[in-house]
Amino acid sequence: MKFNIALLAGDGIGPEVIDQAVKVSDAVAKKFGHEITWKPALTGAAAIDAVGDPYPDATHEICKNADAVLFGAIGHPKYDNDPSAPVRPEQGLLKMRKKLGLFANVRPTFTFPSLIDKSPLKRERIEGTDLVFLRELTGGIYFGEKGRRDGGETAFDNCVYTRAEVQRLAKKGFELAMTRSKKLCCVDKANVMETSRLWRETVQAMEKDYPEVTVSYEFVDAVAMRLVQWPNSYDVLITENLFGDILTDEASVISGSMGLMPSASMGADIALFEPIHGSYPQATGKNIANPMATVLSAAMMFETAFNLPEEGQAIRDAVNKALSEGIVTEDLADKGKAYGTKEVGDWLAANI
Ligand SMILES: NC(=O)c1ccc[n+]([C@@H]2O[C@H](COP(=O)([O-])OP(=O)(O)OC[C@H]3O[C@@H](n4cnc5c(N)ncnc54)[C@H](O)[C@@H]3O)[C@@H](O)[C@H]2O)c1
Ligand SMILES: CC(C)[C@H](C(=O)O)[C@@H](O)C(=O)O
Ligand SMILES: [Mg+2]
Repeated sequence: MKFNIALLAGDGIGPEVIDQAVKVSDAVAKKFGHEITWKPALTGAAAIDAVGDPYPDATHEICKNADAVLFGAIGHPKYDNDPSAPVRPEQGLLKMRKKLGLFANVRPTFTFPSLIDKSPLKRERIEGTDLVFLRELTGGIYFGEKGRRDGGETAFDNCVYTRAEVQRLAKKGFELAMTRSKKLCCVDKANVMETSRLWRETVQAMEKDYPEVTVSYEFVDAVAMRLVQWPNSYDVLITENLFGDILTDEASVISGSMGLMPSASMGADIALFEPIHGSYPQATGKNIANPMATVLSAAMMFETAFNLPEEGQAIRDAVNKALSEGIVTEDLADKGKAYGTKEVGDWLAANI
């Protein structure tokens, strides 16, 4: 098969981890007889520097016309440390998600047998964890009206959801639960927030369409606790944008590193694959960032966007082998035994 893939490397460690995912994807394509054409495009601070827009129209055209998008990370300290900057890299990410209609962000959390003892959490608590967050990605507080009043002394961010937005995300959650252990957790803050009450009421009304799925409704603060206490009690979790952002970074501790966490952002027409981590500015250019989150995002791309599970599995097998043989970057390595970003990528490509 032939694929056109939009390649948005972004900022910081983005280009370094993307290079490894490209190498590994090319090795998979070679092994299975596919042809990939990569279409690089600007995003983030790199795009602001080049053309003044973190998600330029030219990039959007490339994404819209691609079979899938592979995304690195955006963000730069010069913006993080200047809250008043009018144009910010993160606006590009949000604009891209909105314009491409990427409403469902699938963020799996699983443990790797060889890493169980790397987690600060006890083995018996995390062993067997295999859960998936479905994070709503184009609504909520990220996209509601925001601003200042009282001469700048008061700031506000509105959280807005429509029933239709909740329904389409929840539908994906129910469908995913049906393919797994038929357990769905709706994470909300319905004891306080009106948007959460709409979420709860909407999901409750959908239960009758999925009689085999057992649904639990839990408050986000309690989930934040139980997620590290008994993560293996969860299976599919659906949640709004901001709660999903926070809980999935927390969940990375279960796997062992942020550098391992992939995701798929699904829309009606196109899907984008991105690690959940950011541009990790402290590591930029040092060849120390873990490329596995991006490599595993490429595995999700083969499986989800191209419906090629064997190709995805070939990547997963290489990653598992690297982890068990200690071919890992410093976030997972024993002292003095770290490999570089590029060396891990080379090893994975050679072991496809
Ligand atoms: N999707 C995205 O592009 C995205 C996501 C989160 C943050 N950001 C942006 O990234 C910048 C930095 O934000 P931050 O420091 O809060 O988050 P970050 O995810 O970049 O880094 C947080 C910590 O996670 C660890 N980490 C992240 N990626 C890793 C990797 N590949 N290998 C090993 N360890 C890794 C490091 O310990 C790092 O200090 C900001 O500008 C932020 O806005 C972008
Ligand atoms: C950079 C930021 C806008 C983004 C988010 O909050 O969605 C990031 O944290 C993520 O998880 O992809
Ligand atoms: Mg985040």
